[in-house]
Amino acid sequence: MTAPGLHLHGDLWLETAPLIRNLALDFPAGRWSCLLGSSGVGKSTLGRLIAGLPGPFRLQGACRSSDGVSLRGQVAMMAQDGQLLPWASVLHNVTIGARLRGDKPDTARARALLAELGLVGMAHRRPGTLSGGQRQRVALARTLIEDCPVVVLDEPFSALDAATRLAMQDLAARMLATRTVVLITHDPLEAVRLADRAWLLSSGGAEALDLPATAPPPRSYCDDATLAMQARLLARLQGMQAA
Ligand SMILES: Nc1ncnc2c1ncn2[C@@H]1O[C@H](COP(=O)(O)OP(=O)(O)OP(=O)(O)O)[C@@H](O)[C@H]1O
Repeated sequence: MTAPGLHLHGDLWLETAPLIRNLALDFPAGRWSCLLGSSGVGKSTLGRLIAGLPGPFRLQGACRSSDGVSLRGQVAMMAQDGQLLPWASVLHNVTIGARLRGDKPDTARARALLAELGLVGMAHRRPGTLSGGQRQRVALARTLIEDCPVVVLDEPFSALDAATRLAMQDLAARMLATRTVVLITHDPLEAVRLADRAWLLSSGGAEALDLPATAPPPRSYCDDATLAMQARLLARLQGMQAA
């Protein structure tokens, strides 16, 4: 699968007020980029806009793919709260996209994904009977099964314990290696392990910080290059808060 890159420019508006001005963002094809910035700055809103989801926001500008093909139907998004259907089983939740399109759900693939995500034996449980981290993995399975060239992940690993988080980062990096991924995260280590570029958002715009690719993602969490980059990113985020 050849994933397109994305270019987005303009002002992001929420209802009647500007949320982020002067955006000029590039998301390189087949790479992970991340969006960082303080709580409430507009990361999820931007993610929803890229995914073509509805909401009280609009872009005064444009969001285009590098190949000129419409992004409609090419973007899958994992929302921050997972947005699972509480009355449906895990398996039903994972295959909901196919069901809504009237396609035959690929339950074998759904079960294989659930197994890879450590959710064996949970296919028939309801979301309300799962832990927050388990629900997050169900939402990730639902995103991965869509097999889209562009994927937006909104804080996908935030509810996981540290060891599971590392394992899920590794898995997602492997499964989405050829996709154009927009990762929304508050975790500088996650950004440095997975992304090649960080966009630091503020109400005045977005600043790019390239994360030197010392190795392909997922990068080791403990090598010197990763730790140094993590410290640099943290310092930039701290500087932005102080500004
Ligand atoms: N449906 C909505 N209606 C009105 N305002 C909204 C809606 N969703 C979000 N907002 C507001 O838009 C702004 C940006 O929210 P958004 O969720 O995009 O921020 P964020 O950077 O992702 O925050 P966080 O890091 O806390 O998840 C916030 O001020 C929020 O209150």
